[in-house]
Amino acid sequence: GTYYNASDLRNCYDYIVVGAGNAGLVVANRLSEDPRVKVLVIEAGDLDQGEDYIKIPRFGANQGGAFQSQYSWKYSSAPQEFINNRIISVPAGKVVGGSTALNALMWQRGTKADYDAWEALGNPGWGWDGLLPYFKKVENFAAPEPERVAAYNLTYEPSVRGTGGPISVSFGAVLPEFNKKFIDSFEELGFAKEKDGAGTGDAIGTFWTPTSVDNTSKERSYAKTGYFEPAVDRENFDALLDTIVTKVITRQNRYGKREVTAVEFATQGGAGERKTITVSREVILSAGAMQTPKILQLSGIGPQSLLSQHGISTVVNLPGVGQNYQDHTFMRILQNIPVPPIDDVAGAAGWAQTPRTGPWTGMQHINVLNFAPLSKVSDRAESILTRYAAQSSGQYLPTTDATVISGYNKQKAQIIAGLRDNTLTSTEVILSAAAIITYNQHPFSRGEVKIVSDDPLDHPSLDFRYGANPLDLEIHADSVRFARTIMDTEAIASLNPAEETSPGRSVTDDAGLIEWSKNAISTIFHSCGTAAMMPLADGGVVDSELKVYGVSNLRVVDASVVPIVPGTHIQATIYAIAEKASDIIKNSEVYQTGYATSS
Ligand SMILES: Cc1cc2nc3c(=O)[nH]c(=O)nc-3n(C[C@H](O)[C@H](O)[C@H](O)COP(=O)(O)OP(=O)(O)OC[C@H]3O[C@@H](n4cnc5c(N)ncnc54)[C@H](O)[C@@H]3O)c2cc1C
Repeated sequence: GTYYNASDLRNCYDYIVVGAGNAGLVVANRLSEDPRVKVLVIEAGDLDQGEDYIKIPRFGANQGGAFQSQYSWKYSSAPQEFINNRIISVPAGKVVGGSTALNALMWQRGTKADYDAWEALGNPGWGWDGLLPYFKKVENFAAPEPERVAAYNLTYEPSVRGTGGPISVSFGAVLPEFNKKFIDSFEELGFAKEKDGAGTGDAIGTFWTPTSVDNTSKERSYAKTGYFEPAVDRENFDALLDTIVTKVITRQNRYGKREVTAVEFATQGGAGERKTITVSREVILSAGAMQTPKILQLSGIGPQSLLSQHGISTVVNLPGVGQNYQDHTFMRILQNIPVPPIDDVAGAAGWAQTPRTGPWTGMQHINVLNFAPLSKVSDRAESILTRYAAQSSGQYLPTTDATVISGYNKQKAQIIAGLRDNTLTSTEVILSAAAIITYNQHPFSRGEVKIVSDDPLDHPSLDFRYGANPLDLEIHADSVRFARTIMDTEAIASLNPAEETSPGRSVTDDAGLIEWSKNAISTIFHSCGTAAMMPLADGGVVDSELKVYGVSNLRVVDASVVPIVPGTHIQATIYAIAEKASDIIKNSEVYQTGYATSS
């Protein structure tokens, strides 16, 4: 296989995967392991050219401008009504590798309870025990060197780690001393130092985070290196790049079911011709949480009222498509800690050093994470949970379908139980030299992704509805208070931090802290949930085999299927979902025999 021009394609493929990102490349790689199975992956972006801002870990948090590059979609949110109508810019990968080419390389799993909640929502096999083999399958985990284990207490638990998998995972090559103080500060506040909190499912507490970085080359390890490059020479694996999928084409089949027959796309980044290509078995949508619901809606699969508003005839009225939009919000509480700069050998010279040990080989200051339960973050945790439990559906949009609300209520019960018994985290905290950063890990608000027209080249409306549930803003206010208790520990005080500049210590009451939060909230790039794996009666879009309800041969495999965003950075979870989905597809009758006898 190679990356073909549209004119070089086969007439028909067994499987077409839409989107060569985090999930899509896993599926395309795994399905093409059987040489008899012809797989095409279609990607809007192109191949990166090994730019520094893609491969060098130090650039992993946009230091090199990746978010503004041609490899990013550069979305903007809808005006966020509940946070002063602010418009948030939303990067997402538009390149082979998808968002794994742009992301900040942090590598963790959520808590056991995060995934067990998915299972409890009606998805057998999607709990922690069902996912752990796939979390391991993805990884090639590099055990930290004994000197560094001794110096930094870089613990890990071999029984939950994978070796030999496609994605290389290692601890940052440069671990500033300052990071240890952050661990100490949490110990003062009564937090456990977790042994491999990033891997065991006991993710509440403080730990050094691994990164998706190759331990030898010190370069980014991502879906392109792990899943695309090993597959691209297979005869039965084709990739069509710089091509926007505009919709899937369906028909009523002879069993009276709706089935996908072809995929329509626009070449040359959308500017070129519209063409279609036939599929004989299945289409897998892996275009990410913003574009997968858009493609479904453009294909007539979605909420009927939205589709008819844009002149699209409904083939499956599926109210959940684009609903349940979730993300982690983040805020930077500004202070200044005079830590020694780690740019001793900066720039290209630092990177060129061999072996690669210089400061460009790791994330600068962010190597330790804390995941705190609500009971630690907030003095009014029980009051927040009681009021959340008592809420009616008033904080949702009036147009929200009853089935979707049913799903939200079931999610709510899971989230309340996990926050109450401290098995789910409420807030992630990271300390850098310039800010203490807090992330709301289990937001109560739910947003939506909608097409704005029938033109597939228009970006969808991304409405996170941050703060739509006022309790989220209370938690944000409390997270500022919590950040201050961290700054006031002896461990941090010993670093002589300058005074907080934003919001500033004079702001202490709810009104002031909530108003500040409204102007501080931004995205931490964990968009998910918009084609949720849940029962149809609960607003779900796919079943627990990730098949779209009402269509016999269409699946979604990407961040869209996540029913509740887990309390973690989500790339490892998306890889694991896609590995599990690949096994589900490979075990299906149609993959095994080429025919489906009953659909
Ligand atoms: C800036 C940033 C930083 C992040 N940092 C971290 C981190 O440090 N740690 C972590 O764990 N997670 C992080 N994440 C989150 C994580 O990387 C993503 O949630 C995850 O990779 C999403 O996977 P996906 O398969 O759903 O989508 P993606 O990987 O985004 O893949 C979707 C693919 O589909 C393509 N596509 C979209 N529409 C179309 C279309 N119409 N036609 C053809 N192709 C299409 C896109 O171009 C893209 O390549 C970050 C994300 C971002 C954006």
